[in-house]
Amino acid sequence: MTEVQLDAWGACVDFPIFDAKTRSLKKSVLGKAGGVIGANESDVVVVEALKNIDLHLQHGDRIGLVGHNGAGKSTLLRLLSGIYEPTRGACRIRGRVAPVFDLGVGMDPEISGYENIIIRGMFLGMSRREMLKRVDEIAEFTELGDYLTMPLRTYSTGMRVRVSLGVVTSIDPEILILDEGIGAVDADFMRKARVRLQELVKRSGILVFASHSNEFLAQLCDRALWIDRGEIRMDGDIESVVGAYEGPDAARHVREVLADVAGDAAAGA
Ligand SMILES: Nc1ncnc2c1ncn2[C@@H]1O[C@H](COP(=O)(O)OP(=O)(O)OP(=O)(O)O)[C@@H](O)[C@H]1O
Repeated sequence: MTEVQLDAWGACVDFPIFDAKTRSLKKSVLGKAGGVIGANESDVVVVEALKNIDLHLQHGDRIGLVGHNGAGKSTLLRLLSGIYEPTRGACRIRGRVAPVFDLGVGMDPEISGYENIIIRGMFLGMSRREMLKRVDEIAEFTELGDYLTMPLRTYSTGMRVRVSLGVVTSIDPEILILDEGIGAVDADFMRKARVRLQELVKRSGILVFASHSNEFLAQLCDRALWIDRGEIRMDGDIESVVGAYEGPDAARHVREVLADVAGDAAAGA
């Protein structure tokens, strides 16, 4: 079995902004949201989206990321997926990454739902043969019936999300990188999808998940990182991190969700 590991050593990600207006930036105040704005050695304005990230994840780790808008969560997910190279420091990815940022990516409006299922699965690292084995089960999950023979452009947004979620939750990823935004489907379907998401997470080697939903975080992760202005401000169990970031009410909510999850697991055992 291949070793599944994600490592970052002092990793930084800067975005140079060549058309920024430096004079107005000098006058700007440091807001609550967004990364730190600075300048590099060539005096070009840069957003320091990530600073000195040290992170070492191995098989079985399920990490949630919390933090304000612009704190650096999505940038960290992209760094850990190999989409961004660190500007300084280093990052090493061992294992097959399935990055799920945008459920619509990798879908073609001109081909059928069935064909999209195969292609989207291949985009996430599965082989055509593996996807052919799964296609009937995914089709059943979507409840879209004969619509799956129609071109995707004839689908509503929620219908597309059903196809994407069906595929995403059918794969066997070694490293699953999940951004939130898995909304847009009706409540009944989301309940069904949640069970599949939990099963997906169970068979993934490593999960890194960014979300503003504490409920989702508590259901899928057992550890959290608070990202603040591009740095890891806190690393610990979900309840402590959410408590420090959002206060005691949010921590209590996490505790209730964790108790529900434990109850469900005991009932299913
Ligand atoms: N392509 C880019 N070019 C320039 N700046 C960027 C780019 N992507 C992100 N940033 C900046 O990097 C910082 C971190 O952004 P990021 O998207 O990682 O935040 P986030 O924590 O995911 O936020 P949110 O919760 O709002 O999704 C922000 O200040 C943002 O403006």
